[in-house]
Amino acid sequence: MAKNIAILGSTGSIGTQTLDVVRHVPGLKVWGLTAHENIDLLEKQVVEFEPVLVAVMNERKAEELSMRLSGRKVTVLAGLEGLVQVATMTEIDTVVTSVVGNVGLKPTFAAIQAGKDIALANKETLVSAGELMINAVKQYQVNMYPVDSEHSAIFQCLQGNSGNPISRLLLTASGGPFRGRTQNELKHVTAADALKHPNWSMGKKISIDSATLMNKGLEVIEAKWLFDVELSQIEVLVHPQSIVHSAVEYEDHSIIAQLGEHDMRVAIQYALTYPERVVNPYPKVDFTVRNNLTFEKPDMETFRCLKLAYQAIETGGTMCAVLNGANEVAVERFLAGEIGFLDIAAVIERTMQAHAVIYQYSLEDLLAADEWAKQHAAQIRF
Ligand SMILES: NC(=O)C1=CN([C@@H]2O[C@H](COP(=O)(O)OP(=O)(O)OC[C@H]3O[C@@H](n4cnc5c(N)ncnc54)[C@H](OP(=O)(O)O)[C@@H]3O)[C@@H](O)[C@H]2O)C=CC1
Ligand SMILES: CC(=O)[C@@H](O)[C@H](O)COP(=O)(O)O
Ligand SMILES: [Mn+2]
Repeated sequence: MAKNIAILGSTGSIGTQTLDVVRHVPGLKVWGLTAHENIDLLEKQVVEFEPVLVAVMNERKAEELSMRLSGRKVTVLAGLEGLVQVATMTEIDTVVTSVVGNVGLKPTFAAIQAGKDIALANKETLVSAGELMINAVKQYQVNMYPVDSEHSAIFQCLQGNSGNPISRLLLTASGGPFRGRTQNELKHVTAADALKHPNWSMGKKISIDSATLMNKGLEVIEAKWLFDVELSQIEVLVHPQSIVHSAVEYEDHSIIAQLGEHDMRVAIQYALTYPERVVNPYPKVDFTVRNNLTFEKPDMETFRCLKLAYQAIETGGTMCAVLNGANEVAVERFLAGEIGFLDIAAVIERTMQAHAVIYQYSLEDLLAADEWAKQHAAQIRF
């Protein structure tokens, strides 16, 4: 298997794990990398993987990296246009979208329009622009392979079953670090508490999303678009051990699940080597150790973000872009200590209530809705 890839967000949790997959899988070649501002790590990655093009969102940091790499055969670009150029390089087959947030929207669309396959980690883009993105995937005849562990699991459970209608998708959720707590107990939790995910080591934004259950809300929307199912066919199932990564129930009531340890490299690797399964040194499940797998219903009254996500996708139009934009700002404000944990849902709810939905929309309308939501969410006071 030979594949040429670019990684948007190579310095993050998914980006660095993707590079580890590249170290283990013969035939994967890195042509392009991007970062926001961590040029120390990006410089090391350039030395090890020798891409021909890199882009840094922060223009001053891009200039600095360009000077540091002046003796090497690599071009350093700056800003969002730089990310777009990396995502559309002639030489590449696949773009791994592992930036965080809606900033990935333009580069991902550009990559699809340039005929590149997408290994999608950056779920916020599919939440904001799912319908347009799936239409573009069809129009440009590219593939979108899920990286998110639950969606990779579902994708794996669908193999060999084309033509068999899905009865239900069982989307598992860890429940986050605050599973079982009451609203009263959540009033004064800190960012440090919320960042302690029970199972996964991830970037800050998704860790907070897991704590609020917004991550599961985003994943419900992501699943709807990726697998073309009705909302009523997606069941969120809290599974605190996160060993069953998700499952598909067919019409004969057989359930096929995908299981594994907490290691995103398996899902990343499958997105890059599909349909092949390639040998690797990652941890294996030992059922004599993982011998207590439990399941329960999510508490949507306490963790209101999941409910808001359902409301947004039921409303449709530009509302999912608003949900996502408001959430991005609310999470930043919580991490900065500006608002409390429970205020995250309140900021999103108030922003959604103030939004005039557009039902016939373009990509520009979605970008404008995202921008509006971010500004609105930033000025809400308690
Ligand atoms: N981590 C995980 O296990 C999982 C993550 N995901 C999804 O994958 C995506 C990435 O998550 P994760 O790796 O945890 O995030 P991280 O915060 O660890 O990494 C984010 C990456 O994006 C770059 N970045 C951040 N902001 C910008 C910006 N404004 N412009 C350009 N680049 C930017 C960062 O650069 P820099 O380092 O320079 O700041 C970094 O390379 C998210 O959408 C998340 O929901 C999905 C499933 C699991
Ligand atoms: C690893 C991964 O895919 C994350 O999205 C993870 O699932 C988050 O865990 P939660 O189930 O707590 O949201
Ligand atoms: Mn996930």
